[in-house]
Amino acid sequence: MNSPASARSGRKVGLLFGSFNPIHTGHLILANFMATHTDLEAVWLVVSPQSPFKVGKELLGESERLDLAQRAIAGNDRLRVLDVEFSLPKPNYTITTLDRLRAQHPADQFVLLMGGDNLSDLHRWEAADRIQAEFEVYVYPRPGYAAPDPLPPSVRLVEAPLLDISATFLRQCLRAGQSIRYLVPEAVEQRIQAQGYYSAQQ
Ligand SMILES: Nc1ncnc2c1ncn2[C@@H]1O[C@H](COP(=O)(O)OP(=O)(O)OP(=O)(O)O)[C@@H](O)[C@H]1O
Ligand SMILES: O=C(O)c1ccc[n+]([C@@H]2O[C@H](COP(=O)([O-])O)[C@@H](O)[C@H]2O)c1
Repeated sequence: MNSPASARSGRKVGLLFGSFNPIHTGHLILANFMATHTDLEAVWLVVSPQSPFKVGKELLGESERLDLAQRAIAGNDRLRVLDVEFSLPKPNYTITTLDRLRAQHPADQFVLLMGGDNLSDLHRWEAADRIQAEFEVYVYPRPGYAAPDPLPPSVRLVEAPLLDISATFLRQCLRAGQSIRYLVPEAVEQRIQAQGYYSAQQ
């Protein structure tokens, strides 16, 4: 039987799950804000090789997405990038990863970070009831998505500053040969340009 979150004594760590195809400044602002303006000690970015909701969608290779994410957070000791899902079955169901992380870090308390857009879809996730019963969720508003009222008991609303960009928009820019300067960290932009990732020629 899993002990409730409140019985764990270790660090309180936020988990930001994503395809990170590619990682961008929106992800980084959010992750850093959560790691520095809430009771979380750190935020771990979990790179998903294959989101169940993005099967068949255009995806850069998982190792390349992981590498870009690592370059993006370099030097920030509150953030970490995890490849824990690389060795788990695909598509990547978050509950499977949460069980694995809890087994690997039994003292730590994990909190899911998600945008209001993902929260409104959470009922469609594998074992959604168990996720909400066993984990706290910190939700931040996304444009166009209203928080449920009342909030479920395990959900806390965090008014994080947001940058209204998406990986979809970045991929469109790159395909069109348009600049992505400042929308991703410089090291990420340089790597993407050097490798020709997401370009029309690739
Ligand atoms: N600009 C942003 N600000 C804050 N959170 C974001 C932003 N963009 C995405 N997220 C959140 O980050 C997590 C991972 O997102 P994901 O990797 O799917 O990025 P995305 O930009 O939404 O990608 P895509 O456009 O390809 O769907 C999700 O919880 C998503 O809600
Ligand atoms: O567990 C699920 O059923 C589930 C369903 C949809 C999405 N997720 C996870 O949520 C994260 C963001 O998904 P997406 O599709 O917005 O990139 C990613 O890590 C997915 O693996 C998880």
